[in-house]
Amino acid sequence: MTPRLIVQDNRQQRRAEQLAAQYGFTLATVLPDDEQFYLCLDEQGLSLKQGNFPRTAVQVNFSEGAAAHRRKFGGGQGQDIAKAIGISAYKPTVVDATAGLGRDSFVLATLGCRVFAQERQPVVAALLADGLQRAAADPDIADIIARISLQYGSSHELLQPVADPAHKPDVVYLDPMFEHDDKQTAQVKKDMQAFRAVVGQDTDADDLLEKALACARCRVVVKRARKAAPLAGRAPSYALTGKANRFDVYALAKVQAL
Ligand SMILES: C[S@@+](CC[C@H](N)C(=O)[O-])C[C@H]1O[C@@H](n2cnc3c(N)ncnc32)[C@H](O)[C@@H]1O
Repeated sequence: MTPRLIVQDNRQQRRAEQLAAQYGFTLATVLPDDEQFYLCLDEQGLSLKQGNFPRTAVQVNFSEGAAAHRRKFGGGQGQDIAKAIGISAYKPTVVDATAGLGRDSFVLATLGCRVFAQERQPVVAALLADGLQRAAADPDIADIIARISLQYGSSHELLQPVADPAHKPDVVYLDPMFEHDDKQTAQVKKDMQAFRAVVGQDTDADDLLEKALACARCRVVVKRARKAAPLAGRAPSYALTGKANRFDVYALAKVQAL
């Protein structure tokens, strides 16, 4: 189910039409009271809202909140994700093949990586594109955002094996939606519930591992829930386990310049 896009302000009409054409949204000016999820475009940007919870909104914002806090206090190259990707003085190029709302892409770009962020879900891709566009106008982070390129489409198609190592990304990073039980769902904040309801589960994620391994030059990194089985049942070279997550590293070559 793709939520409809509501435009309450005529000045946003043109941009809304562009989004509708690019991502296949249906435009609406009024929604029935029982509409469960909808997209809203206003002067603050694009957000996903949940009908029953008017104050609940999912929006990509790299300038404030959690993203800004992590940029300033996140621990730099000491973070598990940085170690898993292999960031050092050499900043690897990364294909983030399950970009979502771009939080991990932003962390990696903050640490100096060039990131190609791939997202197939139209609502998520549109939210991310909108967040990147607004962030590019923020002088504090414009240089970070310039390192992120969004590719709208499925990484099943976008990840193509390349023979020439000079044209391979150093790292392919995967963070598919994993199964969530009821207990976990009750704890997830309302805004993330909206995200999960729209995206669902990535039941085809196992197939991505083989494609990622055929594409990367140095390593593939998979983010998993702490106790989840490895993707495709394939044991990694090693894992970095944190409080909530685990990074499974499939090493192919040392992460360094060619
Ligand atoms: C758990 S979220 C990723 C969160 C992300 N790492 C972040 O930091 O915001 C998984 C995302 O991957 C996307 N996805 C899953 N399989 C994909 C594929 N084959 N191609 C592109 N996107 C995919 C889903 O639509 C979803 O938005």
